[in-house]
Amino acid sequence: MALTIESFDNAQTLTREFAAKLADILETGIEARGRASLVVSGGRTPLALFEALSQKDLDWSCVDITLADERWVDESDDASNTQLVKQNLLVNNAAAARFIPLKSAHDDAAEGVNDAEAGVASMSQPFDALILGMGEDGHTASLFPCSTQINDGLDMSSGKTCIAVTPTTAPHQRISLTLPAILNSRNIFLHLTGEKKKQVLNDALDGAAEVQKPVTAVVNRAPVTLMWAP
Ligand SMILES: O=C(O)C(O)[C@@H](O)[C@H](O)[C@H](O)COP(=O)(O)O
Repeated sequence: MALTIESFDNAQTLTREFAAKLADILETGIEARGRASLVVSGGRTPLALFEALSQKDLDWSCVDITLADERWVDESDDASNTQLVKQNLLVNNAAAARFIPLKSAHDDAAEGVNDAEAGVASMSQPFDALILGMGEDGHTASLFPCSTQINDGLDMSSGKTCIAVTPTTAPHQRISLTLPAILNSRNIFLHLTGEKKKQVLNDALDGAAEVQKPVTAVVNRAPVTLMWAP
């Protein structure tokens, strides 16, 4: 396990330093390969980071952005991660970035998996940076321990980049990047705030089964940087 921990005194400092680090990574990717790719998570934690990152002065027209997971709701629904990204990240300078949604017009997430995979395949990979959140049940992206699809999501030989997930402890059908797709990243960040989440992570890393605490499946297999503040 290679977990690098970057702790900050407060959320404001974390936001500032994290946004600067991501901007550097994206610039490096653009310089090296012409385009850069960024995968972000939904939830409440990244809101301030999105706002700070959106103001960074870089060639956003060369940046592709997608989500680590999406709830299968219309973009007009407040639960939509696409809405969250469009309102908070794809603004200011970052409005020039290309957004690749995981959600499509299909009724069910399962029917949308092929379209989501095609979108992801259009991005430069390995992803330059991928940011994960974590729930207090140890889920990351939408790899929920409660779901019947968890083994498929963690299957390193599935050949799939996206999976439909129906959590029983959270609302909405989801679509999630799979574990192999998540790991196909140059820089993986876990973005957490608060003592509670740090404790959940520490407990999970203390030998929990990966299907019970899916965040550990990522940390067990790749270098991950934890960006944390109280
Ligand atoms: O629900 C989503 O869309 C996610 O991407 C999910 O994995 C999220 O990152 C965690 O549930 C943490 O959510 P909070 O930041 O709201 O605590």
